[in-house]
Amino acid sequence: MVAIRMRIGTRKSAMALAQTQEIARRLAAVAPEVAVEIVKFETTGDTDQVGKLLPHGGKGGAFVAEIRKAILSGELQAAMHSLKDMPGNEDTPGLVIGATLPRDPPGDVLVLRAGISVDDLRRSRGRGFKIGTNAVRRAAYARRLFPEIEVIHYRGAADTRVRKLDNSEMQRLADGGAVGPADALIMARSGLERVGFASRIAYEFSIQEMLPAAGQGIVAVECAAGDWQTRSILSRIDDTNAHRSADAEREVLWVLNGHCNSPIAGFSTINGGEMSLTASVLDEAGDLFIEASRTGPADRPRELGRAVGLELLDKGAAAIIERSRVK
Ligand SMILES: NCc1[nH]cc(CCC(=O)O)c1CC(=O)O
Repeated sequence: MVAIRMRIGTRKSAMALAQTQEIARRLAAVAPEVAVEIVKFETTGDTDQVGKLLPHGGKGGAFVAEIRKAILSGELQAAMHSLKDMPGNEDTPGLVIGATLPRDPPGDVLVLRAGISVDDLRRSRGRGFKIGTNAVRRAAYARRLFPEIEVIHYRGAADTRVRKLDNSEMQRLADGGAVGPADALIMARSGLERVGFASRIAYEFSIQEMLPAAGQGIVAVECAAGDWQTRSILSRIDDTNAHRSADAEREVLWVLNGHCNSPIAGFSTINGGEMSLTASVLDEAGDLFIEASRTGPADRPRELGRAVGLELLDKGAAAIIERSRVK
């Protein structure tokens, strides 16, 4: 058998590599003729551990742009992305999502430094505690749950963040200052588990308490739209339900013109032939909150996403999104 080479690009964090290895394992099981090579990229978003993500063109710009260029130039056949990090308000001409892996647990969890408990946070309503996150969505939900908590800017790969928490490290800021040390972090359960820190989950937020980001827990494989061979191979590892959820949740981002750090959450579930989708838009203070929820046929996810997105717009979402843009 003639081997087909497939070079898959990825960031080089522990989490990204674990996700790419999972893609390679799944390909090995169904496409033995494919020889996968994992190509590691150091992206701007990883080198700069201080600034907010916006100067790099946002989350999407920072983590995705350099790897995408390499697919378009033919240097790579595919790229691994956390779907949650892919910009939802713009297409990249010439690229498509060739596969989505089955969704991992989609929720967010609390990681605590030694010596404090979830009860401490609850009893105090967060007063006197610092919680680290860079996500407007997480900050907003955290303030709903712990109204007096101080939210601090926090950067780094999943494993780095836990290490910084344990070592009581300060988080440096772009203006030369520093914040911290953090008492708690909010992180994606799936990301934490992928880097081997499942034992550090102090509390798992329910989906109602903290609606996940659109696409959270889904690994996407991107490839060139015209590379039919790669698309055909990737289709063998595509998980239909995860792909439908991806389509529905990302349609909400599309309708709302959700930018890189939009305070938008979106999560769908599939039950037989039916899909339910809930999405919300929050302001960072946590006191403005718009939610919409609908059910529709699971094989028409974009229509459902569109309906939910338009309902959010009807309820005033645009003003909140624009306010979060100018920061
Ligand atoms: N922003 C970084 C990022 N991108 C994807 C995940 C893991 C969860 C996922 O795959 O959705 C994480 C870590 C986190 O949010 O804690």
